[in-house]
Amino acid sequence: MLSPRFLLLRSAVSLSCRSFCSGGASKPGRAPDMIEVRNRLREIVGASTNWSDHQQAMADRVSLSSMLAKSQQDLPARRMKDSYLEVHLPLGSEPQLREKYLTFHNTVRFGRILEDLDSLAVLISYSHTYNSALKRSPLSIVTALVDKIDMRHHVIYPDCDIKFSGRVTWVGRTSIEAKMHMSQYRDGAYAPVLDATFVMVARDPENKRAAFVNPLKADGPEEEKLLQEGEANKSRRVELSTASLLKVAPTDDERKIIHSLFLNTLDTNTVSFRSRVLPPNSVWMEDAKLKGLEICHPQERNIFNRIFGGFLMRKAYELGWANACSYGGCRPNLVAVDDILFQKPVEIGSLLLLSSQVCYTQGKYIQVRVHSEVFDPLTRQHNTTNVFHYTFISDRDVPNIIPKTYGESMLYLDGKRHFNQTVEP
Ligand SMILES: CCCCCCCCCC(=O)SCCNC(=O)CCNC(=O)[C@H](O)C(C)(C)COP(=O)(O)OP(=O)(O)OC[C@H]1O[C@@H](n2cnc3c(N)ncnc32)[C@H](O)[C@@H]1OP(=O)(O)O
Repeated sequence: MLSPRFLLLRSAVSLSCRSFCSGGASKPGRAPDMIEVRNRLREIVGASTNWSDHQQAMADRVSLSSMLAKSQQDLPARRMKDSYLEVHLPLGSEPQLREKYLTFHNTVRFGRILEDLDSLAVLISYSHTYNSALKRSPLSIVTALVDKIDMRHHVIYPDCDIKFSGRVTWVGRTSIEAKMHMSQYRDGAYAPVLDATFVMVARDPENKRAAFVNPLKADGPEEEKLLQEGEANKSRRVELSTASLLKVAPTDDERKIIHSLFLNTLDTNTVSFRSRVLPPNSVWMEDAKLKGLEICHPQERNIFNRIFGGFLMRKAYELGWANACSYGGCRPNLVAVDDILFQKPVEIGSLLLLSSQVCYTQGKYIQVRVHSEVFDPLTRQHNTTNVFHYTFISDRDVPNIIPKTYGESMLYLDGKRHFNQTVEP
């Protein structure tokens, strides 16, 4: 008999997903795994399995444009339970799968978990927008933002089964908020590991223009609360982007912090603005960078023939982790991920430059920002595609990071803002 942890909570959605992708159906009575999730996604959009067929697959999708709703009111409202999904990652029971997830230190590669969360968020969004009258979805659903990932348990064990669950908790006109949870089976029960909130955006079949998504109806006070939180999240995002240090000056308090850091680095012998001295137990920001390059091969493509967002998150996470590790001098644990912005799609064949910077420190905490940009070697143009923010904790106090230039001071303040948002004072 199957153990209860293998049993799928059968919602209308998991069934609807199954009829969406008959070929990728999961075994009866068992939650789908990540391979099935990705196979379903390929079927939902009609993605090519071979790169040589990708142009034909994209051309086939163009004809689906006529299936798009002209307005959101034309689409039936959905409940949260309609998009509820559970997915199983059998690390405990399938040792061959474990290899893909294993770190040298016998923990789970968090970058792989980011990939899984991304795929799940997309399938949840397709479940919300499912139309039984259509064989394929005309929507191209992409990841716009990883709003937040809160770690509730720092260690993920490589030999225990994992369960993901999630559903749509808020929708705009063309955007969808999906909340997901991950738990791990230990000592006879599933214990929470992390909570994640992603924002997905629906686009037309060619991924060129925004497309409407089904409205969402709350069922009962708990769902009402989730909807209100989604609305508040949207307002918070707008506020944050308006107050971005790339647009407006820092607040009075922030200016005082920067000035005090500056005064701390003045050379008392020369009393000059130009000669700067690194205070004890500190590191200049310019000495806390780590860079990497990825050549974006077809293997890493998503269902829309762009680079898979989860792959970008994994690469950025691993670079950020290595930087935090080198900075703190020991292996750090992840505390939170927040505000990962997918500004532009990354095309297959791109040269992707990743640059990580320790931008804020406090006690044992290390805040790392990873910036990614595509570089066109022919025109020599650089274009930012993503910005990632990770908060790590070391097992000992780390040196203070000190900005030298005005630009670095803004990175420091931005890092502090992210830190304060993710870690309770
Ligand atoms: C093969 C197996 C793999 C299976 C896995 C499949 C996974 C597929 C998922 C992916 O991998 S996607 C790849 C990673 N993501 C991207 O490449 C997206 C890159 N970014 C973009 O293309 C654009 O920035 C984006 C489409 C997200 C937004 O474009 P615009 O800024 O022009 O959007 P627009 O102004 O038209 O706004 C559309 C909606 O997006 C919302 N929006 C835009 N940026 C946002 C943001 N940063 N945060 C929250 N919401 C945002 C905006 O509020 C609005 O919502 P509402 O209509 O509901 O009001």
